[in-house]
Amino acid sequence: MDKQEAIAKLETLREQLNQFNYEYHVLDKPSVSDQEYDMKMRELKDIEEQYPELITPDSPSQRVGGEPIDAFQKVQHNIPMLSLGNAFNEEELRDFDRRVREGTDATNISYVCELKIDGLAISLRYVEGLLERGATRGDGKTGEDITTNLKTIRSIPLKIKETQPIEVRGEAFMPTKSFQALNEKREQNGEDLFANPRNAAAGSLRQLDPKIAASRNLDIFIYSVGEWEAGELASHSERLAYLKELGFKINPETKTCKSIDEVIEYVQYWTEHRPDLSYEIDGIVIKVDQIDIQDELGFTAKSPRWAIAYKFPAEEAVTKLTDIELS
Ligand SMILES: NC(=O)c1cnc(OC2CCCC2)nc1N
Repeated sequence: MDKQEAIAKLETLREQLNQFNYEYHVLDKPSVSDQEYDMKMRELKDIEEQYPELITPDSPSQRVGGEPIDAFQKVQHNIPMLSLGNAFNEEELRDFDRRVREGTDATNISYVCELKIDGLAISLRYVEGLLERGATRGDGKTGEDITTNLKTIRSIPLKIKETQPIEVRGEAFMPTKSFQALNEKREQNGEDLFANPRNAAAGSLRQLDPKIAASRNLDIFIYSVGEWEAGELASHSERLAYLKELGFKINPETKTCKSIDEVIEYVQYWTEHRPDLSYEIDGIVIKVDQIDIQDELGFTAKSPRWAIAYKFPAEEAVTKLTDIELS
């Protein structure tokens, strides 16, 4: 194959493979068999081997990087990644709603409810549509550049159609079944076990060798926008819809509620149905939907006034207590 043919063929293969990857890992609706995917990937890698100068950063062959790095670089978050205030019961949720209403003259206030994924907060920055940097939250202002490891998460697009610089944020996590399988294998190998999926995900993303991270079956749900010059969408729910359109994985249980009563119904539902999920959550995040009201409410020193995390009772503590009582 001559170089011109290789350029055209690679472009087609990249688009096809990235689409197949999106269908499988984001939509959970593959349109081709694993064999067909593997065949096309082999075809792409063979051409890239013949013409390495034709390899692009968004090529699916670039997901699992080359050699391990020797350390993670520190990165600054231009917009701090904030923590959330907590509510532990219905009354504290109603107090939150009251504080929101006292903080604005607006009367039409809706809330977006999101499952609080129990993983680690991540920032992804795209420049001219290409994934340029992935970082941990760190202390909210300074995180670590773990781009090579985050590229191994198949539900993270390597290229998006938004050409303006945009930073998105989400929670990287390890599905429960992957966590159980990983600990089973570690037990067989006489290695220390991870205490929970959050630690397993954090430990996997702290590996200097991207091949290890790639083997850990990590996933991510995107839940907000950080830096985005072009961002003028008026509500959080519209922003999530746009992120979904860009190809990001948005949690399907996310729901816009018209009142705090509806929020409480959502909280009660997921308190009961939490065990049905294929990943761990430690609560529900509730955010004012209207961006102008978010801006009016602003932030405390470390948290937004327009969001709160309802936390489930810590079950492991309860389990231990029960064990003691029963023994
Ligand atoms: N763990 C989660 O699932 C989660 C964490 N954080 C946020 O929101 C940030 C951005 C605005 C305030 C905190 N949303 C979430 N769903």
